Amino acid sequence: MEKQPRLLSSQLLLKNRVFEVTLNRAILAWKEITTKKKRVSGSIHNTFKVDSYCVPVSEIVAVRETEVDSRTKDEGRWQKMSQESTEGHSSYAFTVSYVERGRQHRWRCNDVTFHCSDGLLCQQWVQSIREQLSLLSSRPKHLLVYINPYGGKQQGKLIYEEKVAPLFSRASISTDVIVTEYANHARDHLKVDVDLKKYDGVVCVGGDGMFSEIIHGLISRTQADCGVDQNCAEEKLVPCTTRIGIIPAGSTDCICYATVGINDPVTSALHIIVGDSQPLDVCSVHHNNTFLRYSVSLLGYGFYGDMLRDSERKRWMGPVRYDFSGVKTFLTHHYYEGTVSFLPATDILGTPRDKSMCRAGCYICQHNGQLLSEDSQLYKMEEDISHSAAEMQGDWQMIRGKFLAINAASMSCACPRSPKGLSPAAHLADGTTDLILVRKCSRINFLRHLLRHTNKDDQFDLAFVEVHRVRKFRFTPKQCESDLDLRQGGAGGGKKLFGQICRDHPACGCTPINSSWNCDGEILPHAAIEVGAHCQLIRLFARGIEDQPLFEDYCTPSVI
Ligand SMILES: Nc1ncnc2c1ncn2[C@@H]1O[C@H](COP(=O)(O)OP(=O)(O)OP(=O)(O)O)[C@@H](O)[C@H]1O
Ligand SMILES: CCCCCCCCCCCCC/C=C/[C@@H](O)[C@H](CO)NC(C)=O
Ligand SMILES: [Ca+2]
Repeated sequence: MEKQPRLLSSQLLLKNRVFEVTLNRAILAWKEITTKKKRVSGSIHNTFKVDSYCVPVSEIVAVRETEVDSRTKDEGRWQKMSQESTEGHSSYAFTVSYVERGRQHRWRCNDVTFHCSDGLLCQQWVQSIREQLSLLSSRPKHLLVYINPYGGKQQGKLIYEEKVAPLFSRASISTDVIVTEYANHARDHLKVDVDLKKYDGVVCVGGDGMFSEIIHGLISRTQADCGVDQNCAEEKLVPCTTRIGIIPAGSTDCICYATVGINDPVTSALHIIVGDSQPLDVCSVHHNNTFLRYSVSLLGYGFYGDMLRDSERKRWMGPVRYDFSGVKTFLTHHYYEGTVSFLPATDILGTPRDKSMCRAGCYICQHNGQLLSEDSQLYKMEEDISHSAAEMQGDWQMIRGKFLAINAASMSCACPRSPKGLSPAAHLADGTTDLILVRKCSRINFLRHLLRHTNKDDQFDLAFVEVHRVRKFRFTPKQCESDLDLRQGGAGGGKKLFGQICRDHPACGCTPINSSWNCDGEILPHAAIEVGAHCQLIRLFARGIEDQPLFEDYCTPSVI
């Protein structure tokens, strides 16, 4: 690594011990050198013990001058600090707040206070650190915050006020806060009313449903501003530039968990403050060439659709509604007939059966994202192309059958209930979704599959389960299949895939013959859908899940 020139270096006091403190553009470091006498074979030698720590400047939250009292309180008595340690050092100090890593991807804001020999030196330190922080251009300064007061355990407002707002204010981030008054308030506000240029990002305090509102507002707004018709399934969507932060306050909080590694408001607030950026794939869902919804986590038909429909009636229970409805849905053991056709993602790195997972700085996401953006440059040069080259080159595949579950996971969908997720090797930003087909099987076999979401065993290593990494897929319930045969003449055929029968037939999506699609926790009104993955359409204030350091390295500032 290139060595950075020193900007400042001084001897400062920290907890009554003298440290050599240095600052360069990348790192704030402090080390204590203590001399100890040690007897070696009769003679006395000096040995040096070095305690040294460092914090990347990019993980400093703030710096401030600190009021110091030369007397410290100890067991009710005011005691004078020892003459040796305070001499000339007691009155001037500054405090650096920085990110400290804990277990399981948890971040905390920790403080370290350095005492200086004079006021000028103290000011010089504060100013130098602030200058370095001001060079970090990816940090947000002004944020728009939406709070859903009814998500999860209805703690959104409290979580924001007690845990997040104080951190934002310490980091000098100003905010406009809106507590939503009704469902879709945030979505509609973002779609039309907000001057997005005023903000460096939008913060969502709530669960996956609230996050879904935010992305619908932002994506629709961006497409409208750029003249892109969302109803056309073949349109290339324009990426949103406004980053989104998620403060988890919902029931599943799967998007937060799968992009940060933990559902913890303080950790998420710190990722926002340091200005992280994580691109995310988004699937668009259409029915009969009409736009229905976007999805970033799970699109689930059968088990997850039925479970969601049942759980919506139990919202009063809070997050445990999913456990009740999960067991009930498992016991009903409904299967659904239909046809799944899909376009496999053939030209990319990675498969859904990989042992390695998407992690911070993921090479596969970078590589595949790059591949897609190069492809799209090529497509633009050929004027009369209406389908993507991948679709034209690729071979659609078709599977007709009876399914207990059809799940499309655009990310791992890891959450506290399933820490490795529905598709553990899925990528956040590779432009694909993992299509998981669980065919009709016995209850006990389905239970084996479900339980493998919660333990180390491979949920795909079962005869009745298959998984495909795809760019697009379509599902046609059995009632609409005659329509499919009539129009299609093949799996990848006609554009009017879900025609007359589907639109007008009351059986489609309306009777218990069909399940419903669970789209990131919202029920879709149609069973017949067409889905396409859009690579890196949005960005979060996150960095993906970091690789866990060894236990000894847990205490940041890191010990050098
Ligand atoms: N003020 C409000 N009143 C009623 N509903 C709201 C309000 N604000 C937002 N909503 C809706 O509440 C629904 C659920 O919110 P949210 O996603 O925050 O919590 P959750 O469903 O408990 O969590 P998860 O989605 O993680 O399972 C969302 O679909 C959102 O549209
Ligand atoms: C009978 C035993 C059942 C055990 C089931 C364990 C598996 C749980 C896995 C949950 C994965 C949830 C994926 C995330 C989906 C979210 O989009 C959505 C909205 O928050 N949440 C749900 C629960 O649908
Ligand atoms: Ca993906």
